[in-house]
Amino acid sequence: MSADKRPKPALAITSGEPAGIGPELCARLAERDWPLRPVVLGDIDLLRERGARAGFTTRFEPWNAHAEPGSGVLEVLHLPLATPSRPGVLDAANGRYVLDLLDRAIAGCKRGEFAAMVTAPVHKGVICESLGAAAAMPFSGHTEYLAEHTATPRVVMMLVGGGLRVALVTTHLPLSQVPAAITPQALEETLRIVHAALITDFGIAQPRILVAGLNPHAGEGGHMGREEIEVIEPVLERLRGEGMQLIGPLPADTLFVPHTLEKGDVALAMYHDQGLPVLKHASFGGGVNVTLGLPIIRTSVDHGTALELAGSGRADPGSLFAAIDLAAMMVIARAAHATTSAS
Ligand SMILES: NC(=O)c1ccc[n+]([C@@H]2O[C@H](COP(=O)([O-])OP(=O)(O)OC[C@H]3O[C@@H](n4cnc5c(N)ncnc54)[C@H](O)[C@@H]3O)[C@@H](O)[C@H]2O)c1
Ligand SMILES: N[C@H](C(=O)O)[C@H](O)COP(=O)(O)O
Repeated sequence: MSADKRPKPALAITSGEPAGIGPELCARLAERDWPLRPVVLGDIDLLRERGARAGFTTRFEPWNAHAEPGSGVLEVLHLPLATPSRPGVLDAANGRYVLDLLDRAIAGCKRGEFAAMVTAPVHKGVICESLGAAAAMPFSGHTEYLAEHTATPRVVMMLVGGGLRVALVTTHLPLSQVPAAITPQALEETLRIVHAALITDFGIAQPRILVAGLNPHAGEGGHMGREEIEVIEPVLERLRGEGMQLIGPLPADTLFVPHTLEKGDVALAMYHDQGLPVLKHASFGGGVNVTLGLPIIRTSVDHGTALELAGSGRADPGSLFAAIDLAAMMVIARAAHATTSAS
C-alpha cells in the first residue's frame, strides 16, 4: 500500500455536556474533509436527535476501526447517556457520562487507538454536582482532569488564536490563591513545559517566551508587589543561563501591545484572567485551548456549553474546527520531531 493510501489516524472528539452545544457542533464535522479521521464519542441517539433538531442532515453511524467510513458519514463511538437530555437543561445524572467520554478518549490515546483527542465543552458545575461533596477531587476542568488521569504532575493550559499564543502558570484557581501558587518551582516547571512543547509540537526550534509580571506594572520596582523581584526574575535569570529565550517580567498590560508581542512566540500569563480575556477578544469563535505537557495530544474549543444556544443550530463551529486542525498539526509536528531526534 502506498503512503498516501494509508488510512488516516483516528481522532477522538468528545461531544461534552449533552445539554450544551457540543453534540450539535459535532454534527457540523460532516461539512469538511479532515486530515485525521474524526470519531465522535457520545450517545449516538443524542447526536442524531440534536443534529436533526439543529437542522443538519449529518448521518451518524457506529465507528468501525477496520472499515472505511462512507462518504458524508460521521462515525460515533457510542457511550450511553444515563438519562435522556434536553437542550439547555443540565442534569447531574449525566455527569458521569461526560467523564466516561473523557476516560474513553484518554484510554484510546494512551494505547495509540487515537492520535489525539479534541474536547467539546463540558459544564464544570454540573459535574461537581454529580460527583457530590464527598468527591476526592472536585472537577475544575479538562486540564486538571487530564493531568490527574495521565499521572502528569504538571500541565500547562495554552490558548491559541487571533495570531496569539497565551499560556498560563495557574489555571482554575480562586484569585485569592494565585500569589501563593506562583512559586519558583511552579514557574520553572511551567516554562520548561512551554519551551519543550513549542519545540516538539509546534516546530519552533528556539522559542521566545514573553513572561508577564504578577502585579500592576510588574511591581513597579517593588513598590506595587515583590513577586517579580523575589520569584519571577530569579527563575528567568537561571533559565536564561541554560539558553532559554525569556523576555520579562513585563507589565501584563503592555505585554499585549503588538510591537511587544512580535518579539515572542508565546506570552506566559500568571493567571487565567490575566491572559485569556486578551486571547478571547482577539479570537473568540476560532480560538483553541491546548494542554501542554501531557503524554497525549489534547486540544479543545475555547468556549463553554452556551446552554442558551443548545438545539438552535446557531452555535458557531469555528473553534471546534480550529481545534481539530491544530490537533492534526501537532500530531504531524510531534512525529516529525521524533523522526529528527532519532536520526
Ligand atoms: N472547553 C470547555 O469545556 C469550556 C470552556 C469554557 C467554559 N466552559 C464551561 O461552560 C460553562 C458556561 O460558561 P460561560 O457561560 O462562561 O461561557 P460560554 O462560552 O458557554 O458562553 C459565553 C458567551 O459566548 C456565547 N457562545 C459560546 N460558544 C459559542 C459558539 N460556539 N457560537 C456562538 N456563541 C457562543 C454564549 O452564547 C455566551 O453568550 C461553564 O460551566 C464553564 O465552566 C467549558
Ligand atoms: N479556561 C478555559 C477557557 O476559558 O477556555 C476553560 O475553562 C476550559 O478549561 P479546560 O480545558 O480545562 O476544561
